[in-house]
Amino acid sequence: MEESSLVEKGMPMDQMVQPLVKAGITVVPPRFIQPAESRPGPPVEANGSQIPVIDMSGLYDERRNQVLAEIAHACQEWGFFQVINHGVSPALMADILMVTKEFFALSQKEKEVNAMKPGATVGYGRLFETKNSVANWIDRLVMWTYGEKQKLAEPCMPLKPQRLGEVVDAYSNAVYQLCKRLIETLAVMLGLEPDVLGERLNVEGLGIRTSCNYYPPCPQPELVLGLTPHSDSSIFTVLQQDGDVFGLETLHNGQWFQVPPLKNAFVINGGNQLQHLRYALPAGFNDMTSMFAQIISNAKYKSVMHRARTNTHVGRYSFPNFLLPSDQTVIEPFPEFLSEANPPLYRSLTFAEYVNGFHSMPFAGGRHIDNFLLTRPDQ
Ligand SMILES: O=C(O)CCC(=O)C(=O)O
Ligand SMILES: [Fe+2]
Repeated sequence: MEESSLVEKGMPMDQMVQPLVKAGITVVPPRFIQPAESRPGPPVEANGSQIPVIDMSGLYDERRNQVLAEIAHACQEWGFFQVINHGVSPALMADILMVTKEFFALSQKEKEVNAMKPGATVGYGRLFETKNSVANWIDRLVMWTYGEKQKLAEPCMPLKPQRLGEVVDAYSNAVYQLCKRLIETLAVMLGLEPDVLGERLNVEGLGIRTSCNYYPPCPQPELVLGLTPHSDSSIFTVLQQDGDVFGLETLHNGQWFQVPPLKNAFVINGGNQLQHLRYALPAGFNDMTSMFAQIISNAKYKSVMHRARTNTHVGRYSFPNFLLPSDQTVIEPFPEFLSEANPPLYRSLTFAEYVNGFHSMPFAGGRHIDNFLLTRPDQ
């Protein structure tokens, strides 16, 4: 979960999930129990053709136009698609899973060397929860994995397991190359020159924050969520699912569908910045996403709510790579999407303003997005 209206805080270490499971609990503690209306219910499988699987190699041969059309359709219909032949090697994808398993297998004391500090966005801990919110059944190791400035500003690279740093480096470099190709593809889809989106988002200054997510097996999965519904504040998210454990779900026409895990594929949680929602979302954690989306594009692509469920038998790992602009990147409507009939709704702002403003907002009820409006919607 890359954003919510909750204050971003590392959780105290006595609140982590894995030690509870190790201690052999058979009933989940009350702080994890979702209210009846938010519980996951029986899973609904989206069939393969519904959440499209895009063969990225087709972008560079005679299938290009067809593949572009498939991606556009996927973004409009689902806001999600999966990619194969994406250029990140299966060996790297296996490696990140392996070192993450090794990390979570360390003793609690060893993991806590990198405990997330209050207010930090990296480290071993959980994000976006307050003492009063229902807790998610997830433990994370979050790291800046790409973007020197970002890494230096918030360094976190556990020294154990020994291979972690090396694997994460190789993995995030490959994921960044994939992000660059996706940015060019999105630009073309939006009717822009291939380089335009990259230039305006300052592609060289982009950072990747990778969250190594671990959802331990849960004795009562029907009562809890691994992650509550949210959408990511990233430009887009490149998500590696665990090979064959279901868990990710996406909201489509009011129903939650499973996003099937597919070996060696990435799920692209496409284009939060491209979503078209205007004031449809309730006040709260969606503000951040919808603001980013609208300010840049007013476009027709959807940002999608997703969540994760847990299961009784196996732990599940997932690896969202959040592609984030540098703090100085200016977020503003692209002139291509503006016209007399569609004037800019928002003033220009930097990504830092967008994030900081959001986090300094009191939680209940405020609409942070309105702070950046040029004309208020009710005027
Ligand atoms: O575990 C997953 O598949 C989803 C993770 C996610 O949405 C997140 O960390 O923001
Ligand atoms: Fe997410």
